[in-house]
Amino acid sequence: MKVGLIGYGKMGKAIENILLKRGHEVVLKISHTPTVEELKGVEVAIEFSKPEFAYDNLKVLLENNVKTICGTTGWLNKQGEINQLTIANKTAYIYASNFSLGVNLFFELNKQLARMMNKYLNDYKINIEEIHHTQKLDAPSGTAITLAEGILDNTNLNTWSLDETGDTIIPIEAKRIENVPGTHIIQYTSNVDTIEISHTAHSREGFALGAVIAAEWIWDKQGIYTMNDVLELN
Ligand SMILES: NC(=O)c1ccc[n+]([C@@H]2O[C@H](COP(=O)([O-])OP(=O)(O)OC[C@H]3O[C@@H](n4cnc5c(N)ncnc54)[C@H](O)[C@@H]3O)[C@@H](O)[C@H]2O)c1
Ligand SMILES: O=C(O)C1=N[C@H](C(=O)O)CCC1
Repeated sequence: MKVGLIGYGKMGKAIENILLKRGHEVVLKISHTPTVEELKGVEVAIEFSKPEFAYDNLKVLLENNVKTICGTTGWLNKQGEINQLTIANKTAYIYASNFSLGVNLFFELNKQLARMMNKYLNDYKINIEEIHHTQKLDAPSGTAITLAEGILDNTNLNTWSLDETGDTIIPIEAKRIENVPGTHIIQYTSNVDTIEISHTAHSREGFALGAVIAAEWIWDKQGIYTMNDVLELN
């Protein structure tokens, strides 16, 4: 597979290592919005940049029919437009707030627990905590937002918030601590006990491997997909 890396920072470099180990070719690695000329020969692009650049990068990629994997978080208000561009240009696109197998299993566990807890939310108060390294630009993490959405879809709770509290709000606490690759904790606390599930990444390798597996999977496809399609979860 001939891959273009759009965003060659911590994740771009971790993804390159895995691509090379799996026998793929990195034909482009850049930290700017690609030009049409640069995209010649790129079969699949993997975009991990910064929240403010993701939309422009994705627009150029999809308008030039480059199949695209996007892991950049913190820009999702424009996801609808990107989905439309994917369809209009008959290309292929996967976004995931977290590409690791472990977190995608954790997403399913979270939904299942939320379904069970829904009728006990008078007794148990929920909260989400996420911890990441100090260079992280967005808060809460994309993963924490996906976890909150999984809970909202399966309970009578109304919304999530970083600063507001209330009976129908899921509070999210975002902590920044040096060198933490990514930890997510969900707690249901009553007067007598706490039920807790958590996922702790030990490095960026799981995110990077998941992004490469998604690129290998999308290579011969057209349409908008998720990691549930790639990993055949539910
Ligand atoms: N989905 C996931 O599994 C997952 C995992 C880890 C990180 N992330 C997200 O991926 C993004 C990148 O994370 P990182 O740790 O590699 O960050 P990073 O800061 O190490 O790397 C970002 C890179 O983008 C480059 N860049 C700047 N302007 C650009 C532009 N216009 N176009 C392309 N690249 C540009 C920067 O120079 C930098 O090298 C963040 O949004 C982060 O939240 C997602
Ligand atoms: O390091 C980051 O930045 C991460 N971002 C993603 C998120 O926002 O959830 C995934 C975990 C690591």
